[in-house]
Order: sequence, then C-alpha cells, then structure tokens
Amino acid sequence: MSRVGEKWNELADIKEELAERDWFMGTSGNLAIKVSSHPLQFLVTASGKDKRKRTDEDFLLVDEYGHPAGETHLKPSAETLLHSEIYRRTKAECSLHVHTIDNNVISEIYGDQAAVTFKGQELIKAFDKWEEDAVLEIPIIPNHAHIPTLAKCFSSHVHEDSGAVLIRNHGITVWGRTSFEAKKILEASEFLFRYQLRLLAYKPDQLIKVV
Ligand SMILES: CSCCC(=O)C(=O)COP(=O)(O)O
Ligand SMILES: [Zn+2]
Repeated sequence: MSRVGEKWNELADIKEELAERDWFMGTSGNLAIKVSSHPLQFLVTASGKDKRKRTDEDFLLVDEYGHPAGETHLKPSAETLLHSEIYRRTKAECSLHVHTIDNNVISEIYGDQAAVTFKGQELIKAFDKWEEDAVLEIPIIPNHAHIPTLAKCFSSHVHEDSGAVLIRNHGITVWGRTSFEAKKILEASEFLFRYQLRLLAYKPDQLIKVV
C-alpha cells in the first residue's frame, strides 16, 4: 500500500473512533495526518462533511499552505491553516480538532484567564507530566472568525511536538508525535474538562482554587 493509503487508513480509523464518542456534532471537527516532510504534505478532512460517515472523499492531500496538492473537487477543512501551523512548527505527525459541550463550557468559564490549569490529577501524565507537583496549562484563545488571524494566534502556542489549545466557545485542537499520542491527549483533555465541570457542580468554590 502507498504511504498516502496507509496514512489515509490510520486517520480514517481515528475518525471512526472519535465519531463513536459523538465528537463530530453538526459536521464540526477536522483531522489531519502528516504524509511527508519534504515537501510538507498532509491529509486533512474535506470541509463540511458528516465525519461520522466513512467514504472515499473524507480526506484530501494538501501542501504546507493548506492548498490541495493535486486536482480535486474537494475543499480542505476551513481550519486547515491551524493544522499547517502545527506541521510547519513541530515534528508532530497528527492533529485533531473536535467541538464538545465540555470543551466549550470550560473554554467559556476560563476564557477571560486565557488558560485552564490542572494540578494533582493523575491524567496529566498523558501530557508527559510525571512529577508529583506537575501543572498542566491549556491555553485558551479567542475564536477569531478570520481564519488566518485565528491561525496566527493559535501558532503562538505551538512550540512542542505535542500539545493542546482551546478555542473559546469553539473547540479544542491537539497534536502529537503519533496519532496514538494525539488521541491520548485529546481523550485526557476531555476527561479533565468533564472532571472539572462535575467538580464545579458540587463545589463551585473550586473555580477560584483551580486557576
Ligand atoms: C459546523 S462547525 C463550523 C466549522 C468548524 O468549526 C469545524 O470544525 C468544521 O469545519 P470544516 O470546514 O473542517 O468541516
Ligand atoms: Zn472547529
């Protein structure tokens, strides 16, 4: 099988798993996987599709600027530029973006502080933070409608080969050195968001302590 075919199947399997979690409501979300570094090319989801369906028009190959790498009638995801920033700046191989109720509510609660912080949580080890007093900070950026502006703001938080950024009242974008790592970070983030919301429901005073 060709390299593109292999990466296509890898991303399609992840898409199916995330769909099983119902993380693509209303056609939201987009996914990407790197195919080559020189030249930089990656597969990205086609825009506006129902990402719960598995079809042979789910992805298209794009270049480092997010432009289709060949002739196609498919349109790359409207948020392809964010994925481009990740592959241009890091050695990440996979990037995932989903909208969930939990990540949206967390981004609104902590949006004015521009970050949500987690401490004393076992699952921050999924972010490679193993020290007992480790702190995980997930940045929150404004949801600029102009995608180049959003991508520029997003890129200021893209330094490591793995990471996560929340876009306020929009969703989360995560990336990792492998698709396994990207998915692990996404699942861990959503666990932490749900935990925090559940905690706030029982102990509203925790809002002040956590930040
Ligand atoms: C209907 S969701 C609004 C667009 C969006 O935020 C998203 O994640 C999906 O856009 P795409 O172009 O990737 O389908
Ligand atoms: Zn989105």
